[in-house]
Amino acid sequence: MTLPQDRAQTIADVLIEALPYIRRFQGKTMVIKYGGNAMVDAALKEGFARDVVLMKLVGINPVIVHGGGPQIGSLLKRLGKVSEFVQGMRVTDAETMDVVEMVLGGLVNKEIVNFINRHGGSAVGLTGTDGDLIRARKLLLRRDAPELNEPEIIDIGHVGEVESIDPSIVNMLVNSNFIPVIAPIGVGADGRSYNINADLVAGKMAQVLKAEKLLLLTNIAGLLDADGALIQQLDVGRVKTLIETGVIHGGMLPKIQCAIDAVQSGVKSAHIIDGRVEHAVMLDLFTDTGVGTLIRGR
Ligand SMILES: Nc1ncnc2c1ncn2[C@@H]1O[C@H](COP(=O)(O)OP(=O)(O)O)[C@@H](O)[C@H]1O
Ligand SMILES: CC(=O)N[C@@H](CCC(=O)OP(=O)(O)O)C(=O)O
Repeated sequence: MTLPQDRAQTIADVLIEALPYIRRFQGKTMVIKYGGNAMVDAALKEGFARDVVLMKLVGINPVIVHGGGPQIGSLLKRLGKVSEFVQGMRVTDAETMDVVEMVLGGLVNKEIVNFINRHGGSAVGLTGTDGDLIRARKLLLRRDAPELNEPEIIDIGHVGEVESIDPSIVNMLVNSNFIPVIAPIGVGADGRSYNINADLVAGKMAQVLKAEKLLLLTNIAGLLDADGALIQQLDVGRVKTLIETGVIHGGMLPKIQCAIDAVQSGVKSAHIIDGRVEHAVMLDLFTDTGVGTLIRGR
């Protein structure tokens, strides 16, 4: 079978465009946060798995950190529990923590591992407990308000922040050609499990692994300004105002915070990209057209 000339040219153009990126990123680590909202559609999940396998085959080391907020919410709903969020974090009582462990460490983690493996990769699923990967401490939120003399401290239960990451198990897997798939559950000094926002885990993982890029896949085009227009490149100095004026709120708060922390700690760039676009990862990495919002270090 021969290809029509224009199609053959397109294929050649695409491969040639990808070549410098493949060369530049060979041997580099990319941490990809795969958001629960970006994994609701079967075709998107297949596309994501293919992108990750392709990355590995061309010599890039993808490390996946996944979310699963909507999936946790739907099981809680079936159990008759309503979730409340404060500053983008799920209030997590003991019963909710059990559900979080079951959904993130079980259902969601194994589904992603399975998708990648069925598309020719070798993925291994972990939670922060495996190999003592993620040490957590309890997260206490602060609320500053003009009417308060001092910040209010809000306790939201079994919610953690990353205290430290021991990347030994991840490095061992990457060096043996596996693709680590990590659920954002940390273990405290008291041996208890903590529910950690997946963006925060991805950001810290990227820092500790000295990743080239942090890719945050989500369910929106990227960071939007007050008029709803896409901010293609974020000036970090603008963020405080965007938060104070409520333009950045909810789930976008931890995303922006972790992206800024990552680039200020040595990760070359962070990208908030639209996981609803098929092959968003491949388009972001291997083409001249950037997608979503780019955040660079100073
Ligand atoms: N300025 C903003 N730009 C884009 N999205 C925003 C902004 N502020 C808040 N959001 C919300 O953040 C959501 C993404 O966060 P989240 O739902 O937690 O996604 P994920 O599951 O991918 O982590 C968007 O769908 C949007 O509703
Ligand atoms: C503390 C906290 O909010 N944890 C999140 C963990 C999952 C997550 O982050 O999922 P997404 O990336 O899909 O939002 C939660 O319980 O929903």
